[in-house]
Amino acid sequence: MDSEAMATPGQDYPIVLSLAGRLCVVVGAGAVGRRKIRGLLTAGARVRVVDPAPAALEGLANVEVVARSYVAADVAGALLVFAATDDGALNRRILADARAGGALAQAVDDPAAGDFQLPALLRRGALTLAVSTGGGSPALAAAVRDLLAEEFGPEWAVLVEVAAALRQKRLTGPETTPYNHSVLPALLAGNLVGLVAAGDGEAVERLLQRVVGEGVTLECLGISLPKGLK
Ligand SMILES: C[C@@]1(CC(=O)O)c2cc3[nH]c(cc4nc(cc5[nH]c(cc(n2)[C@H]1CCC(=O)O)[C@@](C)(CC(=O)O)[C@@H]5CCC(=O)O)C(CC(=O)O)=C4CCC(=O)O)c(CCC(=O)O)c3CC(=O)O
Ligand SMILES: NC(=O)C1=CN([C@@H]2O[C@H](COP(=O)(O)OP(=O)(O)OC[C@H]3O[C@@H](n4cnc5c(N)ncnc54)[C@H](O)[C@@H]3O)[C@@H](O)[C@H]2O)C=CC1
Repeated sequence: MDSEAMATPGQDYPIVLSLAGRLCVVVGAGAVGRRKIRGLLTAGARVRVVDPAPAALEGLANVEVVARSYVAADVAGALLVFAATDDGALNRRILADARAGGALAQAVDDPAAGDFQLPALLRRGALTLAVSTGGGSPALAAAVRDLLAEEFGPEWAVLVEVAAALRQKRLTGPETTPYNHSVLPALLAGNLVGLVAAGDGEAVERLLQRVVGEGVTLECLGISLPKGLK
């Protein structure tokens, strides 16, 4: 495969895909293939798994298990294909078949050959932090993610809910971008993060009312604050 096709550092194209109901194929259900399968299922994808010995996958919702050796037809109609076998030459063939059918594909043993890589993920509700080293060091990507996890605690899931609710309520609408740009920094400067983490609903509401306007309550935003997240 043409390794010059690999993106130069910083020149790849991060994207947030919606995979609900879309067919993704994982060939090879070893330790690595199973990690890919878990991520795909979390995103609601329909997953076809091809492996002659697919341990403990039968009966999983949204998983079609094809318990035999790979054939080219297995990747037909897929949006994403993961060549995750322990056979490098086979992975290369899967990659070529997948691309011929219009799928985006990766070979887990050869980052340079494929179309995309997966980042290490930190999820806080609707907030997703994704860390990539462009294939340089997956272990470093995971370590950076773990550092971010200390800074961005579970309170950030609530933060995103509050920010999205304010936007949806048209208290800050798309037509008032400058307003959005000033309201959120003011809420953060007012320690919204700390107040949410402490579960201090009254202080959160005082801040909302000072920054956003009288009458803005957590209830009217549809938010119930978890008690003391830290
Ligand atoms: C290119 C890429 C392709 C892709 O899979 O997308 C790829 C490729 C390879 N990974 C290898 C090894 C390891 N990968 C992990 C873990 C993860 N690997 C992930 C991504 C990626 N791995 C993509 C690049 C991402 C980037 O560069 O930032 C993560 C972030 C996301 C995920 O997979 O979901 C996930 C974090 C899990 C988490 O969330 O904690 C660990 C650590 C562990 O297992 O604990 C090790 C062992 C330690 C080490 O080697 O660093 C090897 C060598 C295999 C060998 O030598 O046999 C190759 C092949 C090669 O480099 O040639
Ligand atoms: N991308 C990543 O994050 C990582 C990649 N790797 C690389 O990934 C590869 C796989 O690693 P593991 O999952 O640990 O190996 P593994 O040996 O646990 O799994 C390989 C799977 O491929 C299946 N397989 C073999 N031939 C097949 C065929 N013809 N059709 C369908 N399935 C077939 C096997 O039955 C097995 O279940 C290795 O080459 C390793 O170098 C390793 C660690 C991390």
